Amino acid sequence: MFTKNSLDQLILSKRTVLCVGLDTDPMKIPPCITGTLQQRVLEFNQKIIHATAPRCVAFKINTAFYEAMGHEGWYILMKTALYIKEQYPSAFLIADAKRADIGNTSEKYARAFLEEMPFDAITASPYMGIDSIQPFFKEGKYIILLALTSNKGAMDFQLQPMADGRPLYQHVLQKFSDHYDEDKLMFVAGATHGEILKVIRSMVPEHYLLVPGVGAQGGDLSLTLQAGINSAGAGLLINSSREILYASNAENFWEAAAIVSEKYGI
Ligand SMILES: O=C(O)c1cc(=O)[nH]c(=O)n1[C@@H]1O[C@H](COP(=O)(O)O)[C@@H](O)[C@H]1O
Repeated sequence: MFTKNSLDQLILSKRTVLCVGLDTDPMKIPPCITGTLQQRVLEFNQKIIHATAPRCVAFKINTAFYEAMGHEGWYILMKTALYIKEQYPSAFLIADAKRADIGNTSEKYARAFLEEMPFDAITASPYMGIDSIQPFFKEGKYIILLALTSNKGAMDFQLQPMADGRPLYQHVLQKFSDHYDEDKLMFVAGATHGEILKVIRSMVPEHYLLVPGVGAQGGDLSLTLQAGINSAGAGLLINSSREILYASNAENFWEAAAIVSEKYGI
């Protein structure tokens, strides 16, 4: 079970804010790994996890990559999550599923990822409102809400001003942080919006920020660290997926992954 304080302690003791994104694409697994789909993906994931675990505080499994593998994908997802929990129980484990629906449906999503599967947190979209998020608040679990995403489409709605002149993402930050404290809720804030991260940090000084968009998407790491670290010297999980997973195609690919992971030390 994680709280803001225990996450702060984890980051300060490991001296890193890295969240390794396990967005595993079978087409990109190095050719030295052979076997069935299950064998290849599991071996690849285990080698990446083993190499990066000493250099990160969290793993984020993007469920889309596993759902795209068909029925075997759910088995591989579960096996990967269990492997992390068994081998590295101190790591914070995120299901990047981006869910949320009417209450009874959200309840099923919450059960799937936070009870049937051993995730500590799930990503969710705020669009359907507070009641769609409520079922995810299980004892000791985090919900990570999309506030300002890293993609260009953040301009389409999230950055658009509302009637009071403030952009939509600020309403999301305010409404949800008023309802849920920093031991239950985090926000996603992309690293691709430069100085806006400072505005987000000032609006939610206590809540954790999950920041994707560095590495393959080109966000500025030093600006992200400067803007996102909280008063305790933590408060931030910076996700990197492709940059780490596919750092090398060689037989010792996991060594290259470990080297890239070092960038996220604090
Ligand atoms: O919720 C997320 O994790 C997320 C939100 C966002 O705004 N942007 C974003 O890239 N992500 C996820 O973060 C990961 C980024 O992957 P890389 O660009 O390969 O580091 C992917 O799993 C994305 O789905």
